[in-house]
Amino acid sequence: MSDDVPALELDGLTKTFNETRAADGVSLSVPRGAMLGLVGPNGAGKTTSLSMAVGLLRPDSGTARVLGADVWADPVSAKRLLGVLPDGLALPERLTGGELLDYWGRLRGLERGVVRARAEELLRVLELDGAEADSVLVAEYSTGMRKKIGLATALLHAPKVLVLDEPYEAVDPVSARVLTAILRRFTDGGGTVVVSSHVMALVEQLTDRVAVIARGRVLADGSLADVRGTDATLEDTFVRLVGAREVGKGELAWLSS
Ligand SMILES: Nc1ncnc2c1ncn2[C@@H]1O[C@H](COP(=O)(O)OP(=O)(O)OP(=O)(O)O)[C@@H](O)[C@H]1O
Repeated sequence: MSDDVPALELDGLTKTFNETRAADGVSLSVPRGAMLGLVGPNGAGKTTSLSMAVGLLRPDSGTARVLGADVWADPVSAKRLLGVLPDGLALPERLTGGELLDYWGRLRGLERGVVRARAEELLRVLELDGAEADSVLVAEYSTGMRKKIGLATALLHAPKVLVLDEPYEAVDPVSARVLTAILRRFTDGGGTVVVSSHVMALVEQLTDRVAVIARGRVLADGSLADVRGTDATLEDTFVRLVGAREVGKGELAWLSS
């Protein structure tokens, strides 16, 4: 494969739900080894775009390619290369974390010994291990623990491209550091990461590229420095591109009466 094939290439992805154009010609090219932050206000179309990018939601039009493999025309190749943490991941609830990874690894066609060794390591690094954890069902996990076990399922088959929808949401600061270390190691090894987040400071600290999306369209895309331009912070850029909403003096007056 030639070196200039992008890790992820979205071209004109469009999706309409009833009257709502959730994604309106979303195009993005993410080079190999990059860490891209996808940011945008609530309802901007981030989850819709990422779901189409990884083969979870069929676009009305447009294409998505992972290292050249078309996600919809050649899903087996594309999904082998992809590790995905979707929004609201539905997990088998009546399994422990270890059982879930075992099941997931077998579904991925990995050998039992490989699955066991990787699962043990992932559970330990993500602090989901221990005697008690061996008997705790995923149904009983906290929101942050669900994120972490979801991340473990995304990593288990050693993908080349990670697409993570809000991976830091509800994760405690210690686990967030672990997650950052994992993602950095992944890109240092040549892997590519796309993360969506609402936390601008985190995106600024973590990523080297950023894409801003609003009303289903990509408003800016490029290196962090280029997108930020002369703005002091990414938050300033975000507000400038997306528009600020002030709370007027007369609004919610009843709260302070
Ligand atoms: N399954 C669906 N049916 C109908 N409308 C939908 C559906 N999924 C998303 N939408 C609409 O599409 C738009 C984009 O939603 P999406 O979830 O992609 O935004 P988002 O940027 O991920 O938002 P958030 O930051 O709040 O998670 C919203 O207006 C949403 O209401």
